[in-house]
Amino acid sequence: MRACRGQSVPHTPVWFMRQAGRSLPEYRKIREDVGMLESCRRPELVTEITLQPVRRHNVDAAILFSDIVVPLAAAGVDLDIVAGTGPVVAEPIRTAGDLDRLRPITADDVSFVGESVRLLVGELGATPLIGFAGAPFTLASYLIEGGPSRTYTRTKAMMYGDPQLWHALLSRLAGITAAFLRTQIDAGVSAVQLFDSWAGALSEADYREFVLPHSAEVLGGLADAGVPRIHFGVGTSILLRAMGEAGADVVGVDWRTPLDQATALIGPERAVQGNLDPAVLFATWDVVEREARRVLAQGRAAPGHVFNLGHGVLPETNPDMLTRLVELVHTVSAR
Ligand SMILES: O=C(O)CCc1c2[nH]c(c1CC(=O)O)Cc1[nH]c(c(CC(=O)O)c1CCC(=O)O)Cc1[nH]c(c(CC(=O)O)c1CCC(=O)O)Cc1[nH]c(c(CCC(=O)O)c1CC(=O)O)C2
Repeated sequence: MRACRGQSVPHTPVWFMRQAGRSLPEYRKIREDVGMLESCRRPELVTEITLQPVRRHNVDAAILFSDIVVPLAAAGVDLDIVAGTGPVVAEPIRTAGDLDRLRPITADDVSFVGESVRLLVGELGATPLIGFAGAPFTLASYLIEGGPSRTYTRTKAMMYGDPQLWHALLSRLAGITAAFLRTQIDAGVSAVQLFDSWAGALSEADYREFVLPHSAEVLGGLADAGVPRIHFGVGTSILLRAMGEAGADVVGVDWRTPLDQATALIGPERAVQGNLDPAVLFATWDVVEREARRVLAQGRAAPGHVFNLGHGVLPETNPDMLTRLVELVHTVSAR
């Protein structure tokens, strides 16, 4: 967590988005007979799954095994996570009348998450636990499209065509997201990450008008909580300056923008996280080592650097490559 605040560290800390999950045989075994959303609601299972990559890779942080759509289900949305597809929403939100299907959530609605965090904090000892939530735009895109999208045509049709409904929807999502993160913070996570995975679908002007105020509402509302806030998106090269204004302590960068260029856009008050291309882990080790050393060298331009991939671990990744990568980052960055 010191790196998140730009404080000196013995080595660059490293963890991986999606470190728990399909790349691990032990995950696939434990998930054989339980659905994804169900697994997120069982604290014993969440604890075991979250610990698997920490034991195997010796990463410097754990990330809570959950999903960005968990708070939407708690808010009353009829959705499922379909393997090979992703989140699928039975009745997409398209009109003002549909908004009523999205209720505010209380800590009780997601009490299983608080229980998971408390169990994990007990098991993890000195290893910090990172909590997370999806950002309003990314959640809105699933709710409006009804599932994953490449074009976001229905999302943008509402954004341009009915700004009043758009801002009402994102404001409600900001409230749900803030409550979900607050539950995790109150239960003891050491940091939180806000995932705006699909913000890269927007121009900077549209991001600033339609998205930034709502992400800033979430991040600003947690300023008093005393834990570092990480804000991440994909395809965000032209959005980094604006994302840096949303109120996070750290900005997660995808693999397309070198970290020395990214920090120039994000500004000297914030640390950076990332940003090895997850696909590099499918190349030979000499390529992984070369690219990891480049990321570490470029990360030194920022006031603080947390090593990560530029997006989540890909399901077919060889887990041994991740274990070797952690060791390399620790060795190369040792001060
Ligand atoms: O089939 C399974 O076993 C469940 C797959 C799985 C899901 N959430 C999961 C896991 C564990 C894992 O990644 O292996 C578990 C999951 N989802 C997420 C996280 C946080 C993180 O990325 O570290 C985590 C926890 C990872 C960890 O604890 O290490 C967050 C998440 N879910 C989602 C998104 C947005 C997005 O990626 O579309 C995002 C934002 C992160 C990102 O951009 O990668 C939505 C989502 N949830 C899910 C999927 C995969 C559906 C499929 O292709 O089968 C998808 C869509 C997708 O990844 O394309 C389900």
